[in-house]
Amino acid sequence: MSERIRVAVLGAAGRMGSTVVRAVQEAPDLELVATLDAGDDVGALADSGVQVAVDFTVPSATEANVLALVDAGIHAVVGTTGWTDESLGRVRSRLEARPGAGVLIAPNFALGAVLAMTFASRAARYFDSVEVIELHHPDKVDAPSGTARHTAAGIAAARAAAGVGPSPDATTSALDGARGADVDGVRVHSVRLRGLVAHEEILLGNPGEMLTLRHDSFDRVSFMPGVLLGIREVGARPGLTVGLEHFLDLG
Ligand SMILES: NC(=O)C1=CN([C@@H]2O[C@H](COP(=O)(O)OP(=O)(O)OC[C@H]3O[C@@H](n4cnc5c(N)ncnc54)[C@H](O)[C@@H]3O)[C@@H](O)[C@H]2O)C=CC1
Ligand SMILES: O=C(O)C1=N[C@H](C(=O)O)C[C@H](O)C1
Repeated sequence: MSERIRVAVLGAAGRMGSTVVRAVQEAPDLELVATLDAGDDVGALADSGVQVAVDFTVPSATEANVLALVDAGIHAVVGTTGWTDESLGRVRSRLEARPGAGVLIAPNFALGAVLAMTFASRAARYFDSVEVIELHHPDKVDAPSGTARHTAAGIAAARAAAGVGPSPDATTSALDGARGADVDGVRVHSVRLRGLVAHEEILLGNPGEMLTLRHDSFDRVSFMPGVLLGIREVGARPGLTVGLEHFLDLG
């Protein structure tokens, strides 16, 4: 067998990080060499021989982690949400000094969620109306979810490219928040409910019909095949990639 990929996990004590630790330990081609959580120094990984680091931390920490990993010449697979065009731009700039380094930032590693987002952007041009509902556990700190933002951005881009206008909406009077958040012109509604893990519905409406695309993650193991794919592939894809769909052959 060829040499195992040496992996570090950041946020290893968290819900996702601890699940990633188990998945890496169980993968015969991967070797878990470091686990970090809040207070640990990412820069210390520079001389550890770590080849790929996985980040499932918090939106306020992930950019600094990724910049430190790039500086250390370590490829990064990032699931943490909260990225903006500006923070992504800073990662791109930092990568210019490290042309061989790969960074994958994916708002959702569940294959079904990636497919739902892809189908939604393909369908969006054929419907008058589209809205997104995301539903999560109440311990989540950010809203809307990174997945819903990515979904809405993809839908908006597809509709703009096809010359489709905004969804019709006659609302002239509403309580704050009643119509959800506006993400690139697409309404996104966030539910937080004990018992849930991670769920999303994309509603597409036309006169007399509705198409509903729904994805449910019932368990965090649903994200692991995508995370493992990212770990195995990121070293061969230098630069910044946003979205796991770019690592899949979706035609
Ligand atoms: N892309 C995807 O498929 C998924 C993404 N997520 C995202 O992953 C992130 C983490 O989610 P959870 O695991 O549920 O959160 P969590 O709160 O259970 O875990 C976060 C962990 O990061 C640690 N941490 C905080 N600051 C840190 C730092 N500077 N360095 C290292 N560790 C630090 C915390 O102590 C905690 O153990 C969130 O942004 C969430 O939205 C969650 C599920 C799937
Ligand atoms: O916090 C979570 O749990 C999740 N976060 C990601 C997001 O914000 O989209 C991915 C998934 O929805 C679970």
